[in-house]
Amino acid sequence: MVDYWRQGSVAVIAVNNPPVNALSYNVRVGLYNNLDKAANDRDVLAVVICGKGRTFPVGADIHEFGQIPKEPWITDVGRKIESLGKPVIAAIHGTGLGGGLEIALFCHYRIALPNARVGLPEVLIGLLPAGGGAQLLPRLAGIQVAMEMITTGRQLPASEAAKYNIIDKVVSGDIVKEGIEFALRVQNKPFQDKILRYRSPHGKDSLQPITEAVLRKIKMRSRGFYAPVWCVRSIANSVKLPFEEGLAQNRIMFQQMQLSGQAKALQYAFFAERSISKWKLPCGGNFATAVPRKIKTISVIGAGTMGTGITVALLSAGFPVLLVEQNKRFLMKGVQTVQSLLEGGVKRRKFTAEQAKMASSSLTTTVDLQALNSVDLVIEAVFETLSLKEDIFSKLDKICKPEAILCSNTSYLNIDKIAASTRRPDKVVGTHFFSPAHIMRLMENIYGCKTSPETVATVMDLGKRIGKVPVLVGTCPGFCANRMNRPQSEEALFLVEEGAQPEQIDQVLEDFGMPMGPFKVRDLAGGDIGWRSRKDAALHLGLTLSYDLQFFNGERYCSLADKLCELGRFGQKTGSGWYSYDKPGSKQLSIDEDVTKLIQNHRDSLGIKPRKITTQEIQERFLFSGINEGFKILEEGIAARPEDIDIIWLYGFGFPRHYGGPMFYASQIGLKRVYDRICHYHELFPYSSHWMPSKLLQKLSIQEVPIGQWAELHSKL
Ligand SMILES: CCC/C=C/C(=O)SCCNC(=O)CCNC(=O)[C@H](O)C(C)(C)COP(=O)([O-])OP(=O)([O-])OC[C@H]1O[C@@H](n2cnc3c(N)ncnc32)[C@H](O)[C@@H]1OP(=O)([O-])[O-]
Repeated sequence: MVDYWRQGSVAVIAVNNPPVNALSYNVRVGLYNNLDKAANDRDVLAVVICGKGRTFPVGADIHEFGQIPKEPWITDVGRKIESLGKPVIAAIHGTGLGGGLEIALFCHYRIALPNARVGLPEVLIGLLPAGGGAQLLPRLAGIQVAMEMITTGRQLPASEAAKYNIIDKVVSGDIVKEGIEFALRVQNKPFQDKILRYRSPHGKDSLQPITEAVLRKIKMRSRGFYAPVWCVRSIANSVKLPFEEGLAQNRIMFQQMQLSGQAKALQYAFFAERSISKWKLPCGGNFATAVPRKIKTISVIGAGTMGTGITVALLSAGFPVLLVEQNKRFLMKGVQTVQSLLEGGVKRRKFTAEQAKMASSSLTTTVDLQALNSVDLVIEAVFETLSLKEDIFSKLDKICKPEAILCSNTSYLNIDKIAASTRRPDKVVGTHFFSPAHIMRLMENIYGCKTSPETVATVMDLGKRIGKVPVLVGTCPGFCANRMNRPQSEEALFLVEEGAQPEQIDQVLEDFGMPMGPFKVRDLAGGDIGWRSRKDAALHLGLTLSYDLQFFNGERYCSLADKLCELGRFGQKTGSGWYSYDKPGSKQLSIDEDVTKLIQNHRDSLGIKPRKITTQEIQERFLFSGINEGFKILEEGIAARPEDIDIIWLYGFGFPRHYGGPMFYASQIGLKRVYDRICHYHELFPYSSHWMPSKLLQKLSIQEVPIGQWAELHSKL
């Protein structure tokens, strides 16, 4: 796991633990013993530490967390380096992260390739840099830089790291060769002043104002995530305590954090995010055997909000796009939107003006579907009307080349029905983007019963290539994301009907960690879209929406959202919705007395006496109604694993990452408790079928098994 060789007077110690050279127990032993070997070899005058393969060590082995840590620890390897009596050079390529960077900081010198990156990302997995990072970095780069790097986990490119003295020299070429050359130059020079523990932290007199400013920033963005605060404390220890005592204190804090639910959730999310690319279809096809088709040209049908966002996502990843609309006026409007989104990307420094120009020049347009006869893949993003989509897909089937893949950006409709309108159901797939599609990273890909593994592999690969997080699910109304969100939106309305205020519900859920409460989300998305589909659904059933309606199609119904829409209050875009806004399009909101009155009148008209609704009830009814649906999604095999559901929620709805996602959150609360509360609400609200408890949840509530085994259990149901 650790290779050792000598080249003249230089010993090279190369960590060889693919794929990312994590510092597992055997690696630490290897490093420690090989440092001893170099120390005892009189002919060795300098040592280079590097990584084999794609990277320098990226940190501790996260799989080992939770076990009792065996010595030598990273700090023991560090002490060995410091006391070696010979200069030690860290030669960094790829990413030098966490414990990897900590070992480099114990070294006397650090060199790196220009495309290398360094960072202390422990905070992102709920921890602090206890392997010396929080003590050493302030002594090298100063308190201010250490605070920024350690509390955000940001990775610095080599050039920026060199600006802060973290890297002594940026070199090009072969990193080991460069390391040896560097070692030969410093081997006979004094290096005691390079041992960071003997330095005092830069900017230590400004510790208090820096700390206060950082804590203010953390408070604004952390929403209940406490690892950044502990990171601040660990850096303060570098000023307040002698070096070894600071190390010991930070290690104690690290051990406490490791046991916390937040660290477990973040580490779960880390691996969950990596597991989603390992998809499997019920028919047997999977990520390992299916080969994606090569996609060079893509067409997007529909130049509305979704179509233009998807176009920008594709263009900015370097794909040429042929944008299609039904008439020139809509097309022109769409092109203007694409241009302004690209300009917005330049302003937000997502890409340079030059890149935006390149992207813009890769856009072509047409109002003629026939022009799609040579594209490799089509993404349809028109209105959510099944008949319209069926019509477009049957035309596409005739026009497009036989091997072209046809995708629908539907957020709700049955993929099998859309596929049935073509003679190539194996090449039809859902690619559900989230709004704004050029920013939101989730891409919910939906397979139908005939979608081929090759088609799935192609859209999963496309998602990655355009920087999205693609998650595969099966087809059902609303798929995974919207199906789980629906009961939550309904519960939010029912809670208002029963006595809560919209701003109270928003506040409770924002305090929980959601980026926005459900009523702010409704105002942002625009109430008219849901209103239209509710009216369509009613029409379809031969019913009409009426305002004293308390049941619709056998289910409890709340007409408050319809009443707002009837008044033209569609949300931000009309300047009023559940809140009122400074002006149409503004985000500046205030509570509106008219809405308060409307709610009161609504309750009066139905004879509902408002009651006090607690924070606990709001949290439970919002979160547990979605979680129950999540278990049904698992039970039906729509999602293969809880990890898929959780990643959808982390990236599609901004569910707080330090809870891991709704399914992991449920596992931490305890499934028995979640099940019991769902049964309680089912008893209270028998006319809301979303409270009917999931069978899988019931089973798991009796024999609690770890989340990693839920999928296995559901297959035996
Ligand atoms: C007192 C102790 C103090 C020290 C604390 C620490 O150091 S805390 C640690 C601080 N360090 C971090 O938090 C670094 C976390 N890692 C990363 O940020 C990224 O993985 C990356 C930038 C290193 C590579 O990105 P990329 O897109 O090129 O590749 P990828 O992301 O797909 O990963 C490839 C494979 O490697 C796996 N794997 C990765 N890291 C670890 C690990 N540490 N451990 C184990 N495994 C790890 C990953 O699961 C995947 O496995 P799979 O699915 O193929 O079986």
